[in-house]
Amino acid sequence: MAYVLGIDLGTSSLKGLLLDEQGKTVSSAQKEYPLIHPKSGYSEQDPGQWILACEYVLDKLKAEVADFATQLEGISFSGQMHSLVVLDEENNVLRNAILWNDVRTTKQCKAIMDAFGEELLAITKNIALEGFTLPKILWIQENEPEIWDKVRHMLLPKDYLGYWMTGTMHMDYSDAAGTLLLDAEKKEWSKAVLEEFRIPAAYLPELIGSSGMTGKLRPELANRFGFEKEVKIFAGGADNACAAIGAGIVNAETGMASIGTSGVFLAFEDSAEQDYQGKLHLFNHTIEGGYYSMGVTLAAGHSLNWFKETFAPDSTFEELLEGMDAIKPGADGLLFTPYIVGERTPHVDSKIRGSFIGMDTNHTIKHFARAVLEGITFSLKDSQVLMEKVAGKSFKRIVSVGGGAKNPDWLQIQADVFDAEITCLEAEQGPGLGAAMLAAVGLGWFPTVTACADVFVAYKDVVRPIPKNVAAYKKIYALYTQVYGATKELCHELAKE
Ligand SMILES: Nc1ncnc2c1ncn2[C@@H]1O[C@H](COP(=O)(O)OP(=O)(O)O)[C@@H](O)[C@H]1O
Ligand SMILES: O=C(CO)[C@@H](O)[C@H](O)COP(=O)(O)O
Repeated sequence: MAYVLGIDLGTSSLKGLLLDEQGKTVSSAQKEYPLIHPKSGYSEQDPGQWILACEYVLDKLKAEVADFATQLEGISFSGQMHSLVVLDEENNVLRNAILWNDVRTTKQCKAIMDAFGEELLAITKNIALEGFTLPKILWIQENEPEIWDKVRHMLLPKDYLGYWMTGTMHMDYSDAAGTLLLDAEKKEWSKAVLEEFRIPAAYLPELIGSSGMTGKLRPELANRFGFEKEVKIFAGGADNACAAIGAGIVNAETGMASIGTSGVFLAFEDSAEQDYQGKLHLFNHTIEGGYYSMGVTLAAGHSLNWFKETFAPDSTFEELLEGMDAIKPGADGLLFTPYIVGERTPHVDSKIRGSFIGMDTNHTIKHFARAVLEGITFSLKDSQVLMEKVAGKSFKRIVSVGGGAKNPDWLQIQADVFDAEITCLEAEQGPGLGAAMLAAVGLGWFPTVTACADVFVAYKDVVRPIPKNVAAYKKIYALYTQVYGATKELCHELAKE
């Protein structure tokens, strides 16, 4: 039986998901790596760590699956979006990658919008936000001119891994869309944007479809891992686009809630015509001609991680979240906003910070944990509401993916807050599954991503909304939406201290 490998280069770890031709999981492996925060609001990673993690995952799969080295035919990627990797003329990494959740570029975003805002929105379908790649490029131009002078190539994380595997540099349209350098409808690097911001087109890689082949595994690596057949490498896609195909979101009827380090509420779009005026992101999909819209909570799983590491460092997630169902919706009057690293949707604000509102002497750590789960979910609800209001969408069913889908009580909270049926994937890893699907399509196992989804995507457990909880959350969500306005000035003042 032939295999495909989907590699998800996430923010907290690199995960490999090995599937057979029927889309059945053969094995999986994972390796964590650290985030580097040199200053408040800065978030970086060493690209060398991604390579080490990938080597670890390949070694582990080889050790665990007897015919891995003889049966693997193709590899593709799902990658954290927007994060900038810069290389010199010898293709060496010049500095740590500046990540999607780094918010140092508020000044550059303002300058971009003042000079070029409307045209940028018309060309790229998005406005300048701190997380996107273009402001990071401008930040390097302004603050590290000695680095900028040496830059000759710019890649996104999964494309750097692809370069390591093949020796060729490519970027697929779904990830290119998150750079703010792509003309979304023409599917080419925008000359107007590049000229406006003095970015040489030669620094950018060749654009390619997500299931396009970028090369073969380099002979040194094939020998190192003992692969006997030629292993073909396919471009892959942005992690949220991959999660969407892995979740079977290949048409407009179903939404996706992804809770990884970030949180994403996502919907399929047939065209780039839906005008969200930059309030939501609109990106090219991994499916030929398709698009998707989404809103992003910067610290979704990251908020829960922070809470666990700070207040219950010796507990596992399972221990911390045990007994959540014993606490009523609303955590007995405790509200949490997950703005601990600033926010993106619906409040573009790098200086806002999180809060717990309504602390009471009777609250225990379990109330706080429930409030964190609820606050993260409310924040994703904000994007759902935008899609419903602006585009008239209505979601009866939502596929929940990412680490947040592991906890049954959180799935019930999602069903009740979104007021929709929640379902999860058999495969657990949405982005890795999507990446493996792109390799399967690239290898010609299926004619289209949709045909592959019919075979590879399987769901488990439907969680239905409970009417009395839905009613309770309607009231609490209305209060939640007021916390941003009520705490904004305070947070901005505190940020000056
Ligand atoms: N058992 C669990 N229950 C609830 N949440 C979990 C659990 N395990 C992990 N998580 C959450 O999932 C997040 C990681 O999700 P993942 O999809 O792996 O992220 P990424 O792709 O960003 O690396 C963690 O930050 C954590 O908050
Ligand atoms: O910035 C975005 C999307 O615009 C993030 O969703 C990143 O793509 C990182 O994803 P995770 O590692 O949290 O899955």
